Amino acid sequence: MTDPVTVHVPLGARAYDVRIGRGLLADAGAQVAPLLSRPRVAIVTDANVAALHLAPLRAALRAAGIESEALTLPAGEGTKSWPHLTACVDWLLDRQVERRDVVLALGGGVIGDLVGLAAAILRRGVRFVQMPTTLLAQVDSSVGGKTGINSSHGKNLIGAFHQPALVLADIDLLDSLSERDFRAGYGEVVKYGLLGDADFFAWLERHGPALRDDPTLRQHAVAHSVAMKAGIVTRDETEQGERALLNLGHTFGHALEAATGYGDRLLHGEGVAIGCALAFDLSARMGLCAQEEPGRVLEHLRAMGMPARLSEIPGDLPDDAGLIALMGQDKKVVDGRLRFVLARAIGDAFVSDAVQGPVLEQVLRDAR
Ligand SMILES: NC(=O)c1ccc[n+]([C@@H]2O[C@H](COP(=O)([O-])OP(=O)(O)OC[C@H]3O[C@@H](n4cnc5c(N)ncnc54)[C@H](O)[C@@H]3O)[C@@H](O)[C@H]2O)c1
Ligand SMILES: O=C(O)C(=O)C[C@@H](O)[C@H](O)[C@H](O)COP(=O)(O)O
Ligand SMILES: [Zn+2]
Repeated sequence: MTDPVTVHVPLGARAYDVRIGRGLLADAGAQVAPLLSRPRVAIVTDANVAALHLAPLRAALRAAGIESEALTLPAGEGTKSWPHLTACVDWLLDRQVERRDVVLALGGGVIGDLVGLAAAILRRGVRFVQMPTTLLAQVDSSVGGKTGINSSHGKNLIGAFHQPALVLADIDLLDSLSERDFRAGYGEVVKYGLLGDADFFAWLERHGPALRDDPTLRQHAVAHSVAMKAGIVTRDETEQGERALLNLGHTFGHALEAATGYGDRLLHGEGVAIGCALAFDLSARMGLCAQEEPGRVLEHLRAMGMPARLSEIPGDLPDDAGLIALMGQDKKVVDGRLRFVLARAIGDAFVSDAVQGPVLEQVLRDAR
């Protein structure tokens, strides 16, 4: 193990560390032991991750004298749903997981969001540790305490804020990630530059293509993203204001995920990338940012092999009215009015309720 970078999330009684580095899975026993009142943990993971990383994790825990049991759920966005939440909670109760025990979420954002919600409602709240195994989960979903499942009405509509007790992001685990899942996770990385850090965006323009193969660059990208998110979450834990900036691209992205059935047609991070491109297009058309900014965003997404237009989503999509209706379930809606994260420039985003129907329709039409 090399020395991990630690980002502290100072949330008073809910404070925790995010450790980012190589070899953390092999060190999981020592990392988790201080949290345990008895030497056992319940692990929840998905089938793909179980095949690759569950046995080494259990062996590492065993070597530190920690017993574990594991529940393996199907992989994919469809798992963030009532039947799997019920199965997860029932399994934890069946294993007599107690209030003082710790549940370990080993997987991507799907497992982290689902297990976090299960931990939030189990016996009215047990602690959980996030062991994120995707780029997306390491830079975003494992930090900040948003947990939840999807509904046919929309994305993440059933959930709770429940902060993890610890996050262990072993960047070596990303070696086994598919190209497509790595790229989807990159959608959330680039989001941080776009919403609040122009220098980081410029760094990504230079180094983005090398992140997959260079562990030093990868660690920097994860740690920088986590530090940005930790800062925002610390200032606004429950999204009363600033935290909504982390939703850049998501008003479009979540509607597209709902429209495509939460499946393989469109991954969350791909929806975010397309949504960021559309948010910059919308901002430029409203005269809020320079006309060059959307072009620069598009060029970088293209260089990274990311989708950026609606026409790149396979299959049919609802018409403009249908997509706008899906946006109506967005959690940022106030008094029935849509609110979007828009931008004055790359690195300078803000929330606006001033988007008019015709310009929104024009943006959607031109992206098809
Ligand atoms: N709570 C939050 O703040 C937050 C933030 C961003 C996204 N999310 C949510 O996260 C979800 C998307 O997360 P995701 O992109 O990680 O998807 P995911 O969890 O479905 O993982 C993507 C795929 O990679 C596989 N996988 C995971 N780790 C692997 C590894 N190390 N090697 C090989 N395969 C591996 C998984 O089995 C899955 O097939 C969405 O539901 C999204 O809404 C939540
Ligand atoms: O942590 C946040 O806050 C975010 O908005 C991060 C997003 O990347 C993430 O997809 C989140 O789950 C979206 O939040 P939602 O409240 O719109 O469901
Ligand atoms: Zn997201």
